[in-house]
Amino acid sequence: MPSSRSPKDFFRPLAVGAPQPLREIPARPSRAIHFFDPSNEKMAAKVPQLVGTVDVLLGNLEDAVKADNKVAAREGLVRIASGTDFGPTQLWTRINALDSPWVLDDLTTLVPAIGDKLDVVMVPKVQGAEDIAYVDRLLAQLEARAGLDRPILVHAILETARGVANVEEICGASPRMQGLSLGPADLAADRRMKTTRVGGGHPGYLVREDPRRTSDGVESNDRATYQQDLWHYTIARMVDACAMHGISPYYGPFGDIGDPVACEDQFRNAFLLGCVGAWSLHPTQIPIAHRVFSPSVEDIRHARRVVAALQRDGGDGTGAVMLDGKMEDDASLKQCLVLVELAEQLSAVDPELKEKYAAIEVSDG
Ligand SMILES: CC(=O)SCCNC(=O)CCNC(=O)[C@H](O)C(C)(C)COP(=O)(O)OP(=O)(O)OC[C@H]1O[C@@H](n2cnc3c(N)ncnc32)[C@H](O)[C@@H]1OP(=O)(O)O
Ligand SMILES: CC(=O)C(=O)O
Ligand SMILES: [Mg+2]
Repeated sequence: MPSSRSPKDFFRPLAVGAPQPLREIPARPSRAIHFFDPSNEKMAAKVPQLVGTVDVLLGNLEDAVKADNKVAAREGLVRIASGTDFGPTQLWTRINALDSPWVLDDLTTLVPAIGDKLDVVMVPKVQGAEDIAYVDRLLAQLEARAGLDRPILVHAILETARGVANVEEICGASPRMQGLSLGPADLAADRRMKTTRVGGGHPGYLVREDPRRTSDGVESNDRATYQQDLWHYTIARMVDACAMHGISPYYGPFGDIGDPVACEDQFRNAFLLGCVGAWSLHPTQIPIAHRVFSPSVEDIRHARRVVAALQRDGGDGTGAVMLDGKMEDDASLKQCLVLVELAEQLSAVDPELKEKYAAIEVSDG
């Protein structure tokens, strides 16, 4: 609960006539947040055919859209959203930064025009709870004026040192908070990190094996090195802050479109640490994110076996059992339920996965 609002006011609408804030953020699958530039005609033309193939389509208005194209991007998004039936696919937008000359027009144009279709507004370069409070109040006023009946949710990008320092208060700043994404490019610049890539690792960030001495006492130069994950600390902080506030963490962009293997590895690290999805900048990254952020058939089989073992013969999930030589108990049951519940959510939107998960046979023992 943020300190700036008393608990009794936290779930009150911030404008007369605005929709009631949600008490719980719905866990809708969002394995890939696919970015498109609505001012780019070729990309925009691809949007209708992407509907149903990706969990989230995001009309980007901020960085990567030329300054001269900001108005065209905003108008393009209104046109695309108005003319497209998004079916099961969510529609998000990334607005311009709060100190930019474009953001006010972004919000005052988009909410009245397509607020009924927008699920989430992504806010870049969020520094603290005050940034979320500003967007929160403005959205409430615009929703009230537009007569919307459900609140538009807010997603913050973690891409400044101050934002990372304030990550817990950002997550708890509003009942609209849906999630956080890592912004590795701006964050690296703001921290004065010496990297030049958009996400991913760096070959210089490594640990080296200790020197080994051969039997005649000579030191071997053959020492293995292991590249480390530059983003581990930030993602871990983000995951904890999100879990504490019941919202979702996401890995952000992986800029090396031509390296799908490293992209998949980076996404998988984030998945294993607790993230629910990542950004896709190019159509080739959508299947990578969908694959990584969907638990494998093997993991679901194992998870269901653990659940079955602990609930066998009317068991209530407490106590300990042995399965394949390993101890399973109340805590491992909870871990397995995370995967089982995720499989159920994904089955509701992905018929192929539904079939795969449904075909899993769980053997006894
Ligand atoms: C740090 C950050 O803020 S990250 C977030 C901001 N960045 C972005 O949003 C970048 C989004 N992506 C892009 O701009 C582009 O994908 C680029 C610039 C990276 C590469 O674009 P291109 O050089 O055109 O890629 P490529 O030639 O492989 O594209 C193949 C086709 O896919 C289309 N395409 C490329 N990216 C996308 C996309 N994100 N969505 C839809 N279609 C796309 C191209 O228009 C092209 O269409 P065509 O076959 O009709 O000619
Ligand atoms: C994601 C983003 O905006 C960044 O890395 O800067
Ligand atoms: Mg950025």
